[in-house]
Amino acid sequence: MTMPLFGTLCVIGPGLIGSSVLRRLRAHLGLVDRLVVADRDPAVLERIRELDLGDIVTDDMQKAVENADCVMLCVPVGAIASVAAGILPHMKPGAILTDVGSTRRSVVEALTPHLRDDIAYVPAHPMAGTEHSGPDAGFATLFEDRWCLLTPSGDAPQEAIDRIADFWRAMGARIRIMDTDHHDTICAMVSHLPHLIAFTICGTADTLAEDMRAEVLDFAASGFRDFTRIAASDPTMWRDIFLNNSDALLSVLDRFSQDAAAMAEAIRKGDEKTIVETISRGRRIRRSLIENRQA
Ligand SMILES: NC(=O)C1=CN([C@@H]2O[C@H](COP(=O)(O)OP(=O)(O)OC[C@H]3O[C@@H](n4cnc5c(N)ncnc54)[C@H](O)[C@@H]3O)[C@@H](O)[C@H]2O)C=CC1
Ligand SMILES: O=C(O)C(=O)Cc1ccc(O)cc1
Repeated sequence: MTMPLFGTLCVIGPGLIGSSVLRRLRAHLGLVDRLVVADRDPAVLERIRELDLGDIVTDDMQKAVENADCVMLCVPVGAIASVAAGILPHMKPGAILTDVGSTRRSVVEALTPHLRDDIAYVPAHPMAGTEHSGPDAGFATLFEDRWCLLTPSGDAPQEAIDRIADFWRAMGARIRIMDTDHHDTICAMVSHLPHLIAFTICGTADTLAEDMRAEVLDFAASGFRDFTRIAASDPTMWRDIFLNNSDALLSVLDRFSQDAAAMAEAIRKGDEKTIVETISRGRRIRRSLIENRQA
């Protein structure tokens, strides 16, 4: 019999990520003894009850956390610090606080003043998701073979870090531990900038003249369609990510703009060598991802 990782786990914000965690726990019995699920939205709570994803399902955040050995915040980045501030005084001594937020530095800065010495805070960001949100969007295999990036502070006890790492391994993920700023730069590059580009390119297509726009959509090839998938993501979540990772995002956006300008210049000058080199580089990256089974 497996030893449970946590007696009671409380998931706050059971949307795409939170409900995927809950589904996995329901599918792999024994990892957690009791699941407490909380959200501020009654419709979300109703769905969680219908899906039978929680043993206790409530809108009372303070009651939800009081017996929990681990509290996992799965709310949008902009809400993490305020939800943490509300629940921290009610958590039991020795419990672990974690979150799955897509950005780190500003969240940690806003949350740290509310932390207690007897609560370990171990943020963990699963690099897995889709463009869909809400409790119906989740699935138990979402995290399989995906990275989960842990960014514990220097004060976090090793035992709590190990627990959270074991938890995400049980979700099917691979673990990497890194510091906050490194996390934010990497995510700005591989996740936040691509989303910014996808939202923008769809906006650009949309502002074409009305007759052109119909054609843009009618004849959209798979490249444009791939952008529209990403661009279908949740506006609140992505507003929060952009505003909370603005330094790292603006910095990679600046580099991207310079590279795009260099490509424009190569096209203008008919510089075949630069054009081919740039395309070949992209191709190499795609191939190496496929070889590593990440695409
Ligand atoms: N969607 C994705 O692909 C990924 C998202 N993340 C991060 O995970 C977190 C959750 O994202 P999703 O599951 O996609 O979001 P979601 O929109 O599917 O679910 C968020 C849930 O939080 C609840 N909520 C919002 N504000 C709240 C508050 N103040 N108090 C209590 N509940 C509140 C909402 O009612 C909703 O049920 C975000 O921080 C996001 O950055 C991390 C990896 C991937
Ligand atoms: O749907 C996609 O393409 C994603 O990139 C999902 C995603 C969104 C946010 C994250 O912090 C991590 C992964």
